[in-house]
Amino acid sequence: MAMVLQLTTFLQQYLYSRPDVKALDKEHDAVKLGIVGGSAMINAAAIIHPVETHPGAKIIAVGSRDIKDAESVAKKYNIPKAYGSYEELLADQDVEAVYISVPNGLHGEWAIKSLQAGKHVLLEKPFTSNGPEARRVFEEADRCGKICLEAFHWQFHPASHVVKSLVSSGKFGDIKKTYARMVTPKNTIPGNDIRWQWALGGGALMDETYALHSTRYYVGGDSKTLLPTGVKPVVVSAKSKPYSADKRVDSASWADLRFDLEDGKAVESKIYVDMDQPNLGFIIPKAWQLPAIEIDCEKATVYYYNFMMPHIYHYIAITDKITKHVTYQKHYNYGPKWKDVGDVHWSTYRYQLEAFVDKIKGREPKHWIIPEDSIAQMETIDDIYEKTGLGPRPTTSQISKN
Ligand SMILES: NC(=O)C1=CN([C@@H]2O[C@H](COP(=O)(O)OP(=O)(O)OC[C@H]3O[C@@H](n4cnc5c(N)ncnc54)[C@H](OP(=O)(O)O)[C@@H]3O)[C@@H](O)[C@H]2O)C=CC1
Ligand SMILES: O=C1OC[C@@H](O)[C@H](O)[C@H]1O
Repeated sequence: MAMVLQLTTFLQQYLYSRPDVKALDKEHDAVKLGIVGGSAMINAAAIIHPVETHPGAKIIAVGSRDIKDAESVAKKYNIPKAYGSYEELLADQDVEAVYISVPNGLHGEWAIKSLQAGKHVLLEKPFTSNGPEARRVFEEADRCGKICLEAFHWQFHPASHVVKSLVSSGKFGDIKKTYARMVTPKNTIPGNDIRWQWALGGGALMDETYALHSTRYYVGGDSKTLLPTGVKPVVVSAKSKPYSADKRVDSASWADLRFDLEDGKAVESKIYVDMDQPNLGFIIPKAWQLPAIEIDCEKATVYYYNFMMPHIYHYIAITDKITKHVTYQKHYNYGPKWKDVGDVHWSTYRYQLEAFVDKIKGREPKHWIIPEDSIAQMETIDDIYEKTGLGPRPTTSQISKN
């Protein structure tokens, strides 16, 4: 998966670095963005290239812990200002909004500081270290009158809405059960990666939080607006495989969940996340196992393959339970929410940016991850960790104080 992500990032860099794209004129009131965590691997794909194709947004500053890193990113991507600390970036009155891509455990702290500095926030997933911290971030957003969005990019893509619309339409009957997986082949994430660090909010359930998020969206999201809701499942059982170098970190987790829906019906869901998935026959990485969700309805099974990076490749397979006939769909643009907005080349991140800018500008975004959803997601992660015996992730800023 890590290799796939690198490839994806490369493709994004290639596609969105074309001279014609870079020459795009910006609107006079384009949202002025800053990056907190300037040298993060994900920045190019998640914010820098999407901004290149958005006339209503521009990146004016980048902040890193080390000024040399900030300067190098600024030079590479033609960003006017570089800062050697996040505090300096936040003190820049020209910066209206920030994209935060620091390690998970630092999300809450820097989101709160950014909101207090008067910035709107696009915050990487998972939103925070735990549920209570997620609530605090949104309380601060309310107090400061600023927007804060969890960067759950996958859910902004047209294909993700098509799947939601299919399973919510009723034409396949009720959803009975679901299975979602996200895995990374063994030895692809280096030992010093942030994903293995307990104090930085590492762990498979945290990093590969998409498996739970897709499950919650397809089972509990609103069937008319296709928006997510704050639905939370009961954690029936869960187990984790502890990381060999730090047993507090889950290298893999499995959970059995049950959604008790408002209409009295129940849906059983399984999720599997693994940052160190065993190879086939000890040798072959199961690189084809991209993030996927299977939604088993009364009359058909809907399978959404590669829901995390649908812009690179995806398919939706619908299997009729009686005839066993399988039909395939692919949706690289438009869909039930975006209508005629977008382009086949738009990534999940580009759709997400469109919504973020719309919201800042007071326009109704086509899709949104509502605060209740981010909070419910983190609370469910807490509940799963509780059940595995590892316990909820601590709030990073509190660790040294205890
Ligand atoms: N939406 C998506 O598709 C993806 C999202 N992510 C999320 O983005 C975030 C960053 O992930 P990724 O880019 O892989 O991570 P990286 O390790 O590449 O980057 C994290 C950045 O955070 C900054 N940082 C601040 N404090 C620390 C610290 N104590 N230790 C290490 N780095 C620190 C550094 O930037 P600097 O020194 O320049 O300030 C560093 O480059 C995570 O929350 C992850 O979950 C990751 C991959 C994909
Ligand atoms: O958000 C993510 O998406 C891609 C994964 O490979 C990565 O580990 C994760 O952070």
